[in-house]
Amino acid sequence: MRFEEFEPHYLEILDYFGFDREGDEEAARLLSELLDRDDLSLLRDRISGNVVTVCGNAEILREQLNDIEGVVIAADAAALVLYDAGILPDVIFTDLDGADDPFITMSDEGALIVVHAHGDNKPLLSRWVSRLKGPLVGTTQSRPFDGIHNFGGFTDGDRAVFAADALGAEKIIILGFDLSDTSVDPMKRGKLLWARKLLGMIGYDL
Ligand SMILES: Nc1ncnc2c1ncn2[C@@H]1O[C@H](COP(=O)(O)OP(=O)(O)OP(=O)(O)O)[C@@H](O)[C@H]1O
Ligand SMILES: Nc1nc2c(c(=O)[nH]1)N=C(CO)CN2
Ligand SMILES: [Mg+2]
Repeated sequence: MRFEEFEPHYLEILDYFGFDREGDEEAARLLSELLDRDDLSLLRDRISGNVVTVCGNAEILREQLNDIEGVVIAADAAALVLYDAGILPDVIFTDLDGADDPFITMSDEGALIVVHAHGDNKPLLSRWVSRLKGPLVGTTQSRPFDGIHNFGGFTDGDRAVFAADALGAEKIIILGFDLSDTSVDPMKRGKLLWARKLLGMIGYDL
């Protein structure tokens, strides 16, 4: 989705959560300074024309591991669940709040990490980006610029689906999503509601 098309939704999200655009843009500039590579063409190669499975981090993921097909895309801490089960994700979408030491190992083993910058994760960007030695792509939820991309979407999971869609996946299987989860805190609930709304806009009714 072009940013001009996504921008009205982005503005609504900023308003809903009280997030600040300038903070997002500062974080994107910081990410761009921290990154010394842009592996977008590798990300496209992994996704384009392929069946992909996007794994969110709802509890149900643990019961759905046998349903995974094709290229494995993990949303943030879902990568840890997969790796514990012996599955190295091909791609991980993360704003780094779910990152833990196995992210370094997964990166070393070739997982492509799509790092998302936003106004509330600047310290995490500074802490993690230089430790990730494998392929990297940077994203922002504000206006994209040279080397920092915006495929649309908001939470790690729905951003992964937007990217798979934008980069030409043949088929997208979605596992580990429970967007009506009542066990989460109010902020997370709000984020899951937005994930549902945004995914609905591109034809995924969850
Ligand atoms: N019930 C659920 N609980 C948590 N995550 C879910 C759920 N259903 C779907 N997801 C997707 O899984 C993604 C990764 O989950 P994780 O627990 O790592 O959350 P997170 O990193 O805190 O999410 P975010 O940073 O996007 O707020 C979420 O971004 C969301 O898109
Ligand atoms: N400013 C800001 N932006 C975000 C945040 C967040 O906590 N703050 N969380 C996200 C992942 O759900 C995506 N974008
Ligand atoms: Mg996260």
